[in-house]
Amino acid sequence: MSRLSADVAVVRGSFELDVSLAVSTGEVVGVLGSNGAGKSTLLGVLAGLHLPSRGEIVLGERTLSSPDGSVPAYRRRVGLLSQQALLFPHLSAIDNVAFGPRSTGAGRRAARETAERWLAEVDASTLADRKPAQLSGGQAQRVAIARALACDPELLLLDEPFAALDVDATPAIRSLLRRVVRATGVTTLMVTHDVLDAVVLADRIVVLDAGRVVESGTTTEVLARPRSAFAARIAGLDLVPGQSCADGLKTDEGTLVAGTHPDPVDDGERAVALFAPASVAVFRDEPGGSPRTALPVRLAAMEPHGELIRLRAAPRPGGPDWLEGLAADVTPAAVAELGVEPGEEVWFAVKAAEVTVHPAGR
Ligand SMILES: Nc1ncnc2c1ncn2[C@@H]1O[C@H](COP(=O)(O)OP(=O)(O)OP(=O)(O)O)[C@@H](O)[C@H]1O
Repeated sequence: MSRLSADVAVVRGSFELDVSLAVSTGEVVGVLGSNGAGKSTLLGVLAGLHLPSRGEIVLGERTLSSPDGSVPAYRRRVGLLSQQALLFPHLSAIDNVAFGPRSTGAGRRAARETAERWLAEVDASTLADRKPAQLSGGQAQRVAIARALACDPELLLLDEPFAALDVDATPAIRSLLRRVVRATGVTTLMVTHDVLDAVVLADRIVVLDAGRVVESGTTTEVLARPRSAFAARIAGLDLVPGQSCADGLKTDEGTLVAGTHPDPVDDGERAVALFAPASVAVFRDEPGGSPRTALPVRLAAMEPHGELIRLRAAPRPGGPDWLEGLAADVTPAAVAELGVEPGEEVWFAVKAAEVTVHPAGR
């Protein structure tokens, strides 16, 4: 497994990608950005599918690309997993997985053993003899994950790996990918449109806009204090970091945020609780009643948000940092009735049924 360092430009027609990026050994970095920002171009230049017009790509001890020349794609030891599984249609699942090890010199038997091991790793042993046409989208993506990892890549590139799956298949494949990426410790770059993928899989996110890196930081940092318009838009969710527990999530200082667990997550595992600002109710005094979480905050700002008004929270003196920037979207009538002003102390409350708890990057 290797550290990646890239400082490259790529020209595609009138578009130019110009980025400098370092990914530590074993780190998982999510790449986000709007359509046409250059995300796929970035993966393409790392994989060796596009030639840079400038710069250098270094993976571990090896220079993959420099002004002196480029290592061809098939010799980079870079695994690429796309939206579509792109399996060879005429080969069985196991032969698809064995293809990579075979082409890098493994004997037939060793390649088959490697493929069997990887199919077991992705819970697809029973699919070994099926042809791609006999696999569902989720099954094909499991086999594609096994195929990408069976080559023992030093860098794994994921290009919207869940985009083509139906919503029911996504959580299982997402947690499978999280498990195998963590288990192998492979350095990984993942392009996604979905902030939840970044929350679950990435240690850090990088936001691209018009071919440039405009933000970088842990998912929590970028969402709590978005600096680019894109990050602000994806940060349309409230996020509380902590540890998963039976009833939801417990923050580091012991606040329980009651919620449900749509993705499998163990008690005590790092996690985040997510909820929509529109599901937050605002009170002057501590609310009681139904199973909900009430957070004491100071009202930091009020801004129009479509038909609603977005109230932004800040911690009260001595309160935890994660309260900074939490949003509540309420009707103008509710704001008038509350009669609150920025600077005043209020309570943000959210019902357990509105909160989902997901495993989080390290
Ligand atoms: N073959 C090509 N020739 C010329 N320009 C291209 C080509 N492919 C892509 N581009 C341009 O490069 C830019 C970046 O495209 P890219 O696919 O990397 O963006 P992206 O962030 O992955 O977008 P999306 O989220 O829509 O997949 C776009 O402006 C696009 O028009």
